[in-house]
Amino acid sequence: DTSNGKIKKTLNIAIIGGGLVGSMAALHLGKKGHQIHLYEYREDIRKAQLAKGRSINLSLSARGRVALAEVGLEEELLQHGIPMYGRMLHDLNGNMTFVPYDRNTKQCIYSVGRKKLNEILLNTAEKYTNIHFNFNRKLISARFREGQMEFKDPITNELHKATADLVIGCDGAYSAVRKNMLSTPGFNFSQSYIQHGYLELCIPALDGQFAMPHNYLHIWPRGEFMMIALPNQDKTWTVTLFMPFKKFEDLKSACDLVQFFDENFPDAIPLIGEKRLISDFFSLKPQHLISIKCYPYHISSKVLLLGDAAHAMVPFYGQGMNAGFEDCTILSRILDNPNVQIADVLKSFSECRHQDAHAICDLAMYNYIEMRDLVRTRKFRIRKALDEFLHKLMPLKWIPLYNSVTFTTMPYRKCLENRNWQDKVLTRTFATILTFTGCFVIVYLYNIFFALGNRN
Ligand SMILES: Cc1cc2nc3c(=O)[nH]c(=O)nc-3n(C[C@H](O)[C@H](O)[C@H](O)COP(=O)(O)OP(=O)(O)OC[C@H]3O[C@@H](n4cnc5c(N)ncnc54)[C@H](O)[C@@H]3O)c2cc1C
Ligand SMILES: COc1ccc2c(c1)CN(c1nc(C(=O)N(C)c3cc(Cl)c(F)cc3C(=O)O)c(Cl)s1)C2
Repeated sequence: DTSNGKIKKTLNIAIIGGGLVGSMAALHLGKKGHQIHLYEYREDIRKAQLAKGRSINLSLSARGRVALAEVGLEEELLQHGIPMYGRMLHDLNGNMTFVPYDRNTKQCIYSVGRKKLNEILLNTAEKYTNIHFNFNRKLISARFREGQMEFKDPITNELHKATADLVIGCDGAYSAVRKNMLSTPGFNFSQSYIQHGYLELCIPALDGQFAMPHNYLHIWPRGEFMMIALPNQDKTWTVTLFMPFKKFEDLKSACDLVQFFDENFPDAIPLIGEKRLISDFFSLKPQHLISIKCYPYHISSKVLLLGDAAHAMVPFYGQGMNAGFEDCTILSRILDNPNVQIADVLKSFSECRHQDAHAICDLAMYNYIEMRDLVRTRKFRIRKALDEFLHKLMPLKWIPLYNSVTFTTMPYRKCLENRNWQDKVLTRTFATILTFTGCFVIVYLYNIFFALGNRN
């Protein structure tokens, strides 16, 4: 039993939330032989129609792939994913500029469908006799110290009770498990909504083919707002428009909308289709984007938060799901230590993971602020060229930030430290060059005037 904190052979673990991270956690823990009871608020998404208004596809990169490989699903997912070798930037005249993720290694990230990914994770988990699904179960209250939970069936309104040795909250940014932890002394929490909202549009297939070159992440960077498009398996594109809510409100009529697109995204109108643009835009409300930090992620040996429930971030790095999947990898590795007490497992997870999670939340927020300059201005291009040159010169010493976050499993906090070190080196080098140039110019001018004086 866990009374003395020793892990008994198998734990009775309740996972709250059957989204991407909950189903990934069920696989990582189920694989170790624990009894897993997964409780999901919604119905079985494998039977449901696609939920409109959610980010329908996502970018899968290195960290997410490691978690998938751990449960033997990496290859299957890459089959269902579409490789993207870089950004395709759209300017105001409809010209496209390709900016590769990595000129040398042709590295790529994958566009994967959220529903497909969730289905594959659930189907795989279902094969484990020690993993049990409970759909239509919304956690409404809990006494975690006693391991007691109460659920409501949103369809029948019936109440259901359950107990567990350990409760793992994978119930997303608005987590009920985290809400319940707020009253625990020492539990720190902060959240911030950003001014931008997002809304999904769709670029249909054109004669059964992709309407744009499809091995790229398409971006329309327009300073204060932007659009991004990821390809889907069915040759359509999911386009996400990010804009301040104020701007969404200003677009009141179809005419306002078409004029706005004509001014800012002229090439997107024929791709989306004017009729579909108008109907999609006005049929959905722009969604909010929230950034959440908390610490610790656990309470003694009874509760742990993973994924967005622990560290929701704004999507401007495409890392939310990848970070949540990496949570599962890290928890699994800590659990592999023999004779480790569950209370110590949760404690060390919180200690090492919160710094990484806070770092990627800050990096994503930084990208949101820099977004107007992101991948567009000369500053970004110069820095990118410099990064590539120095990375080629010292491949192990100089790893550019974007590459380390997306294409390595370097701890996020190390990626951030690296970046700060690089900024310092570049600032100092630039200052030194400026000083030398300045001295040179002064001496040069002095000589000219001196020579001139002599001649007269
Ligand atoms: C616009 C946008 C674009 C994004 N793009 C990317 C990207 O390109 N790459 C990337 O890696 N990430 C991306 N993300 C982030 C990614 O979507 C999230 O990080 C990821 O979905 C988090 O998974 P999760 O399982 O922790 O939470 P969720 O996906 O939110 O799942 C939570 C689950 O818990 C259930 N639940 C909630 N409350 C309860 C309750 N009380 N009881 C029982 N069940 C409950 C919900 O029904 C849901 O199924 C993006 C996010 C947005 C908004
Ligand atoms: C489904 O909705 C969404 C919404 C936002 C994103 C994604 C999917 C996937 N995203 C990725 N971002 C990076 C990245 O590192 N940066 C710095 C970028 C950041 C922005 Cl905002 C951008 F537009 C391009 C890049 C880029 O470099 O391509 C990746 Cl690499 S993937 C953002």
